[in-house]
Amino acid sequence: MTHFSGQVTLDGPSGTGKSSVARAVALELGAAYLDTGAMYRAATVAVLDAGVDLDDAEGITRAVTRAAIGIGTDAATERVTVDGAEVTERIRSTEVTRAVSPVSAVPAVRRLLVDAQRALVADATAVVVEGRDIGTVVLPDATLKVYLTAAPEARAERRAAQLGVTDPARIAAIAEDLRRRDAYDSTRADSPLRPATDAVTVDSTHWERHETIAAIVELARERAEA
Ligand SMILES: Nc1ncnc2c1ncn2[C@@H]1O[C@H](COP(=O)(O)OP(=O)(O)OP(=O)(O)O)[C@@H](O)[C@H]1O
Ligand SMILES: Nc1ccn([C@H]2C[C@H](O)[C@@H](COP(=O)(O)O)O2)c(=O)n1
Repeated sequence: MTHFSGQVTLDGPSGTGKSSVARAVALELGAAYLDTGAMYRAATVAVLDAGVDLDDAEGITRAVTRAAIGIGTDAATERVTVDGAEVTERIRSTEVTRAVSPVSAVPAVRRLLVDAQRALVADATAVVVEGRDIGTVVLPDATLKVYLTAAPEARAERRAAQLGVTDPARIAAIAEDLRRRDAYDSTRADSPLRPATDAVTVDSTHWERHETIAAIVELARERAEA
C-alpha cells in the first residue's frame, strides 16, 4: 500500500462530521492533523475573557493579537491553550459556539490565524487540515480537497446523539443553531464557507462514520498514487 504524503483538506458546514472524520483519516494515513475551528474557538475565548463587544472588530482584533493560542498537530491528542491556560473543553461550550462566528468573520483575525495555520503545517510531509476555508484559502494547492456535507436533519440528529439529547424541542434548537452558524459562515465577506472548485464533495447523509472515513482515506491514497 502506498504511504501517503501530501495535504488533505476537509471543509464543510457545521456538524457534518469534519472533526471526527478528519482526525480518524489522519490517524489512518499516519498524518499530522490540524483543527482550525479549534483555533477560532480559542480566539473567541480570548475575546470573551477580554470583555470585548462582539460588534467591536478593532477590540476583537486587539484581543486576538495579544492572545497566545496553543494547539498541536498530533492526531492522537487534543489540547488547546490560551495564554498557557487549558481551554480544550471550554472551546466547545455553548457560550463559545454562539460567539465564534462573529469573531471568525473579522478579516484581521482571519489573517492572523491563516498565517499561524500555514506555519503549523509547513513542515509536515503528510497532514489533514479541517475547517471552512482550507481548500479555498489556507492550502489552495492541497493534494486532495474534500467538501463534506450531510442533510440538515442528519446533522442535527448526530449532534443531539453526541450530546445525549432526546427531547424534540432541544433537537429543534440544535438544528436552528447549526442553520444560524452555517448562514453566518457562508455569507461573511472574507473567505466564506464554500467548496473549492477542485474539491470532491462527499455526502455522508446515508453513511456510517466508518464509511465516510474509509471513502476519504481511499481518495487520499488514490491521489498519492497518481
Ligand atoms: N457518517 C458520519 N460521518 C461523520 N460523522 C458522523 C457520521 N455519523 C455520525 N457522525 C457523528 O456526527 C457528530 C458531529 O461530528 P463532528 O463534531 O466531527 O462535526 P463537525 O463538522 O466537526 O462539527 P462542527 O463544525 O460543529 O465542529 C459526531 O458525533 C460524529 O461521530
Ligand atoms: N477554517 C475555519 C474554521 C472555523 N471557522 C469558524 C466558523 C465556525 O463556525 C467556527 C467553529 O468551527 P468548528 O469548530 O465548528 O469547526 O469557526 C472558520 O471561519 N474558518
